[in-house]
Amino acid sequence: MITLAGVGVEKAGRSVLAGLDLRIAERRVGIVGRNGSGKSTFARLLNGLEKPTTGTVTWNGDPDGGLRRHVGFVFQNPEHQIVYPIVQEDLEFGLKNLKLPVPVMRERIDEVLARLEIAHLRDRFTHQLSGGELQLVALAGVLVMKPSMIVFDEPTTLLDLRNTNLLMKVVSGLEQQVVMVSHDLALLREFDRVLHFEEGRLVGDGQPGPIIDDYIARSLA
Ligand SMILES: Nc1ncnc2c1ncn2[C@@H]1O[C@H](COP(=O)(O)OP(=O)(O)OP(=O)(O)O)[C@@H](O)[C@H]1O
Repeated sequence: MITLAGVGVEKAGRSVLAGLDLRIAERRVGIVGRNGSGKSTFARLLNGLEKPTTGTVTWNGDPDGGLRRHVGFVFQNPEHQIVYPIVQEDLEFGLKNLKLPVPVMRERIDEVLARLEIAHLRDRFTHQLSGGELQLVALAGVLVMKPSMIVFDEPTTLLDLRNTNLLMKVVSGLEQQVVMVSHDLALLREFDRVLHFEEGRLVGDGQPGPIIDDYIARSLA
């Protein structure tokens, strides 16, 4: 479980996030807010990509190291996380660091490629893939690592309707905790909890129905 205590983030002398004290224990947590409200910064705090200026972000109380190991991150733009020229090599990259035996590595990769229905992409050059295919490969790279939590920052931006549906089916079947920044409010209504950010502050936190209705009302005001 992730705990944020007294967390604030400043950038270029400006407060981007402030006054965050919360625990994330639910299985499906959505994040909403206007452009620039601090959603991505919050998401990045959860796996240590972003460091708080004040306060702490901890995984089960572990002050260092825990976040990177336990929390996977799926970027809005998959080009930010794909490193190797061939899909299979890219999927092996993180697993090699775990020093897993080769058959275990292969088995994990096969299982994830099948689950995402992208086994046919295994030997393709990553630079030749479409935006949607690349997004699914990026997700595969996170899933093979079997993190305890997966943070998604607007994962469907590049996907067509079919792949959006596929991604959502995959997400709903994940055994892991999921935190997702999304503008797809219908999707987030199915979640267990929604956080609403406005100008770097948490202005709503609770059941999706009332939080999303309030977000819509404020956006239209
Ligand atoms: N390196 C930086 N230096 C200065 N300001 C920054 C920096 N990175 C982000 N910001 C500012 O912090 C604020 C929050 O940014 P963030 O990307 O977290 O918002 P967001 O809610 O995810 O926005 P969007 O929906 O547009 O992706 C924005 O005003 C942004 O301009």
